Amino acid sequence: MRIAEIHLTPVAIPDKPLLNCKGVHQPYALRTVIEVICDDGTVGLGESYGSTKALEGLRRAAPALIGLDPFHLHELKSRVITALPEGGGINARSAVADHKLTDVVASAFEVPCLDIQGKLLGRPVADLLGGAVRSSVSFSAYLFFKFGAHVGQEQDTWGEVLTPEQMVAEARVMIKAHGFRSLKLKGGVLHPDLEIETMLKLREAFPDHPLRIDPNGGWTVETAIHVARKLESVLEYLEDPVIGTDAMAEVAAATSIPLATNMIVLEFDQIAEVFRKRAVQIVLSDHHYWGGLRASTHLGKLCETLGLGVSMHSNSHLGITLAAMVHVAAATPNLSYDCDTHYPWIGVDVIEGAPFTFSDGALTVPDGPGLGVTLDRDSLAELAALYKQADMKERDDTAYMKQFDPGYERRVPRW
Ligand SMILES: O=C([O-])C(=O)C[C@H](O)[C@@H](O)C(=O)[O-]
Repeated sequence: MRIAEIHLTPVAIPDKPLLNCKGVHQPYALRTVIEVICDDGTVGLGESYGSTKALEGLRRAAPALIGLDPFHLHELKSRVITALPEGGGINARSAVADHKLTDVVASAFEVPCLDIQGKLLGRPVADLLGGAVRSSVSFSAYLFFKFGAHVGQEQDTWGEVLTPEQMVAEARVMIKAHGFRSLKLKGGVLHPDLEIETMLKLREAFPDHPLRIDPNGGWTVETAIHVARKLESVLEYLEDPVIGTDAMAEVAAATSIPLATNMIVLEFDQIAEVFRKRAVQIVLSDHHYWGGLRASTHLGKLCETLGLGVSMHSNSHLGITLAAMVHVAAATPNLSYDCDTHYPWIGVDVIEGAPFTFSDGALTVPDGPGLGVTLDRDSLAELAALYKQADMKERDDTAYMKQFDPGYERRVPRW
């Protein structure tokens, strides 16, 4: 059995004007839906980034995978590396962190191959990763400050969230709708003292929910230490308060709050240094750039060996990615915290049937063959048409922010 065809469909997913330290989410998040079809008709699904460089890489590597046995995942990786000899990263505008193109592309095609393997064997993908050690996977509510509306559009149902009180209200809506049991705030947006106040108000309103804040490296070391001191007994972890291993190590030395990252550890060869320098206590995995689902379980094992915690990062995504995240999280024995997901902010999907529904903030691990999701072709066509119409082909939160505030500049660190 061999891979006979590969279809790549870039899609644009309507998104909300969510704020981060780089700016604001544009009206659409870009993704690529991947279909790998074998000569016996078995189809494997995957989902990856939709930015120009990622899409180009996927398009250039796809022909090299025709004829590949979908069980030969080492061969998949080496064919991807041969097809993309210049390597490089995927982010056209990355100032601080980038993801290796070859890992992104190999991962994008590994997931559909695992989906195919699962379908052939009649086993869920989690079984191919060592088996599920939990029947459901818990996620945290991903809280964002936000504008009430996109440029030229009407206010969305969430409305404006720019104060600590409005953030508590947002958290209430998230918890009521999905039952989340932990809360993550995307920080680096307001003055740090206002974000401290927000965390304290969240603590007061939700005394039993573990809390975390992630300013995406938007703080100076001094600011990060100030915030950590004020939130010492409040946070379960502090995510990427600053950029750079030495800066993270300085903050880590000044607080008892564990530091998590998805910005300074993006590849296996970065782990030794952060471990030696005690810069990070929790690594947030993400199969899209760690090299796939199997590589993510290897990361879990490595973290276990080093005594580091492990959990999962997310970016705006659809249900195919969510299914993959659930399978790999289920098969990561030492997953130490609730995973991130942007899914509740995205009201559409390309999977058939009902969208994923969280119960008490968790998703049941699918037990059918493969990933357990199938494509809804009408929805795929709709989102593909949106991609074609959209005048954006690259994520640029800073450029879009300038439409709200012409004087806005990207600063790293911001506060
Ligand atoms: O922790 C992170 O780096 C993220 O979650 C990346 C995302 O792009 C997030 O910053 C966002 O959606 O604005």
